[in-house]
Amino acid sequence: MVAAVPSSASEAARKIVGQCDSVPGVGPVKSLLDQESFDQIHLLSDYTPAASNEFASWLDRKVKIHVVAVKNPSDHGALLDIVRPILQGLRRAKDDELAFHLSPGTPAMGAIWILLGKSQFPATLYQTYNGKAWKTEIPFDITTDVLPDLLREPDRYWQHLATRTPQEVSGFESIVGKSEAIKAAVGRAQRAAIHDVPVLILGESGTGKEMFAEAIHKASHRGRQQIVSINCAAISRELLESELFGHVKGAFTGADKNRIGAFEEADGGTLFLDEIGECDLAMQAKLLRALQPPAAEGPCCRIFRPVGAMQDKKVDVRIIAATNRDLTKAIADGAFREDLLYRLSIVTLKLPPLRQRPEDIAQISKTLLIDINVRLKKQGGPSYQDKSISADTIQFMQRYPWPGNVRELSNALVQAAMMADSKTLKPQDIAAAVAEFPSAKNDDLLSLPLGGSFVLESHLLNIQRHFLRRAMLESDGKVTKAAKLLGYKNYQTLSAQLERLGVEFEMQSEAE
Ligand SMILES: Nc1ncnc2c1ncn2[C@@H]1O[C@H](COP(=O)(O)OP(=O)(O)OP(=O)(O)O)[C@@H](O)[C@H]1O
Repeated sequence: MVAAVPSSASEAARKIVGQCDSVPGVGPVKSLLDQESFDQIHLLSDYTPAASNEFASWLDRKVKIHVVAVKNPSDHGALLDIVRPILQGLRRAKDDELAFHLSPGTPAMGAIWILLGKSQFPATLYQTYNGKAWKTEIPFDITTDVLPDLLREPDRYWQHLATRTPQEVSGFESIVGKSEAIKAAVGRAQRAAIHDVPVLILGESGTGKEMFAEAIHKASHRGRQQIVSINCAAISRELLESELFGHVKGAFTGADKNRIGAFEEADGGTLFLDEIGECDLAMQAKLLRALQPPAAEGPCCRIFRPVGAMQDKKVDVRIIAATNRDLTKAIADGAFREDLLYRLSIVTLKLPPLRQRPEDIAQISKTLLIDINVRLKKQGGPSYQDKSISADTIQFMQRYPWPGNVRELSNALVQAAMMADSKTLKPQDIAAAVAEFPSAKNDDLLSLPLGGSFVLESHLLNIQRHFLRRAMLESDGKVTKAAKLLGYKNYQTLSAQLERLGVEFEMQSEAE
């Protein structure tokens, strides 16, 4: 239990308690202890240690009372900092219920108890008056009644956050970019970070979903605990259940000892479920069970059963999930459960593809190149010359659509830095690098295995797309020149093909 002693200064504990009640008597804390019993009590006090201890021993000698020193009992932030670790410790150590006493202490203390008791640390709330104590009901649920609306509605605070670059936001420093789109994403992510609710990150491959998940974790109050990542697509269906929930010895062939899973490993911290859209329906049902906290528990209470175990386990884990799949379509196709999406997406964050924020390309490329130079120098020794990027190369890169987003940009820079002859990377170095990616290699294109998902017509369309992109790159975005390179009679034929095949490319004026 966490209780608060009155904050007004006084010399004698007994006198203070008497003063604080509405009628002379034993005071709110003692009133409660006379009627209810608790395993342990945490008593917040701004008295001197001697006065606090005297007060504690007068209250009750049978129960363990921890006196917690508070400097300013009206400072909401300081109070939160003090009580959160205590509550986390209590909850981890025991399954018992928490209780908060609302009557003693300052209005700030009362506000903190109600907020925490109704969200992260579900608790029984007590009040006392005229020497009587009772459990008080406050019929609202912050996580389901208030939070979703609060997070959906843009407010002034959010708009303020959305004006800052990632470098200015604590926890998000490793994310590079200064476009409006990235600032808005960081603002929203930071806002999500401070609430202890599930976040679903959507975005094409390579847009930085994992980076954002890590930043949200770092910026949250769980930041000092672990973030555990599981890629749901990379692990076989059979193993995923055991990876997530653990297993007991003998649960299946090869299970020669008990093993804890990612949920348990992430206890107190965050579990990042990457590529959640790839989980099969059986696994989704199991996840759904773990993601439904019982009504009396906080939003991060997870109950699950390790494979082969006879009993459930309970942990405190925040979930961040990510996918590049269109989950609405997957639901319509019967491949994804709507109730699971609802659980995962209390907050959703959609990351913009790189082609929608070309203004970030210069900063991202320069930052990536610093690391690439260090890495290649280590590998290649003194013979490697540090590379830089010229302004016309940046302009060229801003016109390329980067279907693989920042990951493709990073791969292209590594390849260009390794292969380029001069110290400054030229447009043709980047063009050669992107044209050389494995999917574009002639050998791969011609030796693709037949059968399975192979359809000749769609394969030929991909080959066409590849050559259209290459021509646009080699002609610097000029359609007439690109049309000539492809053997088309005029640029209109090329424009029509680009549109038909959905190849996005920023065209340049022919005069340049
Ligand atoms: N804004 C950014 N600033 C710096 N690096 C970035 C940024 N966005 C992505 N990256 C880099 O791009 C690569 C891909 O990022 P990440 O793995 O987070 O993407 P993802 O969306 O999770 O990809 P996937 O869907 O394929 O798993 C990483 O190396 C990451 O460091």
